[in-house]
Amino acid sequence: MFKAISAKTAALLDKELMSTGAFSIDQLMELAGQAVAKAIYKEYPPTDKNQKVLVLVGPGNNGGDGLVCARHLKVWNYAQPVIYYPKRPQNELYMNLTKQLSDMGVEQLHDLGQVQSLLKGTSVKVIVDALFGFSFHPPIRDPFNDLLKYLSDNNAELPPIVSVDIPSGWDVDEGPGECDIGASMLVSLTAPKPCSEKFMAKGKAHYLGGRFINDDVALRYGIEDYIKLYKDDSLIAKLS
Ligand SMILES: NC(=O)C1=CN([C@@H]2O[C@H](COP(=O)(O)OP(=O)(O)OC[C@H]3O[C@@H](n4cnc5c(N)ncnc54)[C@H](O)[C@@H]3O)[C@@H](O)[C@H]2O)[C@H](O)CC1
Ligand SMILES: [K+]
Repeated sequence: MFKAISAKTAALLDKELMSTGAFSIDQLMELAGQAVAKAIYKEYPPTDKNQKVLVLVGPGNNGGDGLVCARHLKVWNYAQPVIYYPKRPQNELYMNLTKQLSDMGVEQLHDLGQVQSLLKGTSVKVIVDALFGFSFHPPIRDPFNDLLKYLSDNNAELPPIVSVDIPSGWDVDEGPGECDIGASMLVSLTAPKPCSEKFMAKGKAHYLGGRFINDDVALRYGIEDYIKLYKDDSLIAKLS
């Protein structure tokens, strides 16, 4: 039987890790974002470091995972990350992650028109969807509705989309909603969310990442079988 943790349980687990678990958000985000970068490297091996990876960054921690992922891909010379980060909360962690990218010369786009122009060319190898994770609640609000609608309407012509934790626009527990960006790959963090069962039914690539919970926590949340899927020192496991 497919096992998942609901949006509510995922938020509880996150809270536990960062309170009684004594983790900081920076630590968890680093491992989560690095796992996403690893999964991209494995599923879409590098070909030309001058190609681009467009990272769409949302306003919460899912966006933070995207910023971390962009940094690792740049350090590994995988390709040239380009970020589109339309709503930037004044949060020290996100500001630091953005500064790290600026210092590496990572290009930033400022409006949807620039995103569309970039995607009209052939330079983008992969799009990373780090817009929303387990705290998304429909309906989609500005400034993300036009972006998600554009991705949904043009999916057939776009490079593969890799979604971080959930395909943005999908309800975390129910699946496809007003928009379906047609992601080609999903990286579930800690454990899959209920909507990923509908993603897997499409036969697309699905990875697990965010290898930071101990056996006791895994048992209590009923996700111990996922933890066993990581081989040796691997940071990701392929689920399908
Ligand atoms: N334990 C783990 O697995 C970890 C996962 N991480 C990642 O964190 C996200 C969850 O992060 P959170 O900050 O709670 O929320 P989101 O990023 O999903 O989004 C919140 C953000 O989005 C806005 N928002 C919500 N709904 C809408 C809407 N309909 N329209 C527009 N905007 C919306 C909301 O206002 C907030 O600003 C998880 O999925 C993982 O990716 C951590 O990095 C590490 C631990
Ligand atoms: K996402």
